[in-house]
Amino acid sequence: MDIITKSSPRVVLASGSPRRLELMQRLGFEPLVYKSDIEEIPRAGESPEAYTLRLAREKGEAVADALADTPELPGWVLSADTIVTLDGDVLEKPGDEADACAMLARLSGTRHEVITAYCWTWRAPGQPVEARISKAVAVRADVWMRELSEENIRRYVASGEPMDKAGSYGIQDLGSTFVRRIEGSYFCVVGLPVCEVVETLEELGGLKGFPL
Ligand SMILES: Cc1cn([C@H]2C[C@H](O)[C@@H](COP(=O)(O)OP(=O)(O)OP(=O)(O)O)O2)c(=O)[nH]c1=O
Repeated sequence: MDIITKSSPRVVLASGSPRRLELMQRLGFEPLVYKSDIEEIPRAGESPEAYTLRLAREKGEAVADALADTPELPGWVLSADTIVTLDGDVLEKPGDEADACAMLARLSGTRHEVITAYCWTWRAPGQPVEARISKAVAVRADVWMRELSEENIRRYVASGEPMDKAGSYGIQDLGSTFVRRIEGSYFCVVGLPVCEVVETLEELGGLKGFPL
């Protein structure tokens, strides 16, 4: 059932992340969800921030292009990408449990950085791809993680929680017991910095008609 009426503005969420959907729903948006299948591979010499910005943009543009000229658009497409960085290395979602254990052992007792880039994309029906509008923004937060024992890591990985999360932890659930302090946006760490996301939509003139 399509719960969005023809007269209401639409947001398409180009993300398979249940956290991002829940955050948008909590704000009163009722996004249509389409997951992109963009490959997440850093390019040689690409900074962590440039990498997240590129992925956020590519995810949104892929979905906007796929939906162009379908009844799902026009509408603003929101996409995002979250990474953890430590000593210049990018930590993404773990490949398997051993990878998750290794990431958590590395993050134990550190101050590290989380970067979430998001992108708003607009593609009007019948318009060529060059007429597409997109704006990508990166938001950063520092996270201080307490020292983790091997037992902490083993039990946490056995819970399954780390497996779909950048850096192998989720600050919003069991992983909260590992985080002593953060500086910056909490929602950047969770994967969608809602203050900036809504601010950008407002700047783009796309907020009219939404509940905010
Ligand atoms: C650090 C951290 C990450 N995460 C999540 C947010 C993202 O969903 C995920 C990082 O992976 P992403 O590649 O950013 O997103 P995704 O694969 O979940 O979804 P999509 O690419 O379709 O948009 O890690 C948390 O939920 N909590 C945390 O504390």
